[in-house]
Amino acid sequence: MATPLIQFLNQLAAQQGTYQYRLPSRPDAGQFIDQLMRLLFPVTQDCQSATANVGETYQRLNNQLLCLLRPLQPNLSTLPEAVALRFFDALPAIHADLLLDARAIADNDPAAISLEEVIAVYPGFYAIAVYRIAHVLLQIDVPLLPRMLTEYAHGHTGIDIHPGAQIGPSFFIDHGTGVVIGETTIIGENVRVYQGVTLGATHVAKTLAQRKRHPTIEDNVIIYANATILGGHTVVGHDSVIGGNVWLTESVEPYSLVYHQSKIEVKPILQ
Ligand SMILES: CC(=O)OC[C@H](N)C(=O)O
Repeated sequence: MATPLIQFLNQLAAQQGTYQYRLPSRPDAGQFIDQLMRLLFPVTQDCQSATANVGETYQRLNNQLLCLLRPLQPNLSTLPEAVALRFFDALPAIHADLLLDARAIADNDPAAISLEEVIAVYPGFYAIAVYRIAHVLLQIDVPLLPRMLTEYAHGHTGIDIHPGAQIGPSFFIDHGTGVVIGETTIIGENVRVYQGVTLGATHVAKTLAQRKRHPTIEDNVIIYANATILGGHTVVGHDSVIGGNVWLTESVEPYSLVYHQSKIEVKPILQ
């Protein structure tokens, strides 16, 4: 006779058919993204690398993507094969965008030694790369997988970029831990953000889904550490600088310098 535990586990197994979505596994999603990154940017080398030619690697990645898409098939508008074809067609454009991001980091961070270092090491670059890949999948109407990919990168970097955000070229996230970029954020060209920056919503309510809840950041803006910029109507005008720890829920004109005026006091400790 089945024990209560086995009965419970049987009930769980029976529920499988009642879920609206079937998802690929997180390890499969992670493996796909990391192998794709190695194909796009072959700057690192495994100690025990199995040498595969480019054609074989592409075939393997194509199969991996099809494997990720198959559980989602009832929720896809076309066949997984057609989705994969469209995704791989977009790869040269994704690569070109990512080179611009890497170049922006290498050119603007005095701590960066080379483009290769940025590509191999920088969490900001990795998070942007996964975001750009996920954003393309979202544009071809793939549900859920884009979010799985950006959350995989979030787990590795502490940088949370929603795949629905719109981010222009030459985007630079330095250090990155704690950065949050919400779903309806729009970011122009050549924007730089530091750790802890939140581009978020002023109100969080389910009724606001599909509405613009997150800010617009125009070209050439720099946002320093831990600044919080909230609201769908909030626009940071181009060429502005937002100082560390600023809390901003209103738009600012182009060329604004926004910072806290209050000074901290430093006194000697009486001994
Ligand atoms: C980044 C952020 O504001 O998140 C809050 C909520 N998840 C939303 O998307 O509105």
